[in-house]
Amino acid sequence: MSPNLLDVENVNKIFTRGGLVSRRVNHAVNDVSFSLAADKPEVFTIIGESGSGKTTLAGMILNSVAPTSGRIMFRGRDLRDVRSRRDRLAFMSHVQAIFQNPFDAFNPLKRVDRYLFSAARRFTECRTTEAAAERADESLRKVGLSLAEIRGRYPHEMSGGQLQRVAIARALVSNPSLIVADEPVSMIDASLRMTVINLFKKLRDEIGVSIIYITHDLATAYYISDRLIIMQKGKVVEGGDARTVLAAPQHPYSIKLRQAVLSVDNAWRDDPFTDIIPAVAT
Ligand SMILES: Nc1ncnc2c1ncn2[C@@H]1O[C@H](COP(=O)(O)OP(=O)(O)OP(=O)(O)O)[C@@H](O)[C@H]1O
Repeated sequence: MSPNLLDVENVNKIFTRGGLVSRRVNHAVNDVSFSLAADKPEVFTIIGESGSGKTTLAGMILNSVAPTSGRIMFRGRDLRDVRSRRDRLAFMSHVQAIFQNPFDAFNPLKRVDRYLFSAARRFTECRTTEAAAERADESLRKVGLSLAEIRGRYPHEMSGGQLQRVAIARALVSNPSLIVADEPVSMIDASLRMTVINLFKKLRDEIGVSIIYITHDLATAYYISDRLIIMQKGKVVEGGDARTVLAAPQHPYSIKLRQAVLSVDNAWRDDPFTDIIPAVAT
């Protein structure tokens, strides 16, 4: 049997601060487990309030934070074994990250097309400027842009939504099988949010990339997710198929989250999504 795309197995992260006398222990991620299948691209959402451990968990999946215990396997390989520069580069080409604020991800003095060219040189066989440009254009077209549109432009000459799409295009240059997107729309104008959210669905359906979508926003979470886990104080309090969880939330925190969505639209008919979608789009 071929391995899963990702296995997160009983993962813990404990941060300790202070000395012997004033030692403070923070169990940021507490025994979290889930898997993503290799043959079924999906949007898997990690949702929870601020401080619930989402970003720490993302860091462990991206292999930039070491778990205190438990293990994370990517295509059957323990991330602890991904150490050499070559292995790390190969891992990064398969697993890409999108962060919250696109303006932080780009140097204001550097043209945005440069980022795509360097990703093409770093992660692909493209060695000439022409080949890198072709690859950049190909990726930009997947997010509804083109190289001609962005060539020579600096970050401040673009909207947050456009820039986040460029960040996604850059992530796509290496043909990744997994994208970890940490609050990718929270800094974007509400009117442009849905463009980026819908883009994730399109990438899942058309190029077969799985997305781990990290958010505290229930409305976009339920709109976009196939499956989700709800985190509170480092623990998964509920998880499963997104519609099932929303239809019959069990944990008090999940019920609170559902009420938050309902209060936006104050309606609950046959399909919860018919109510959520307009709320998200505004
Ligand atoms: N490097 C660190 N050192 C010490 N404590 C940390 C570190 N990183 C995170 N924490 C703590 O771990 C807990 C979880 O933080 P984390 O950033 O993972 O939560 P989050 O759900 O992503 O929150 P937010 O939505 O605000 O980003 C918090 O209590 C945080 O203060």
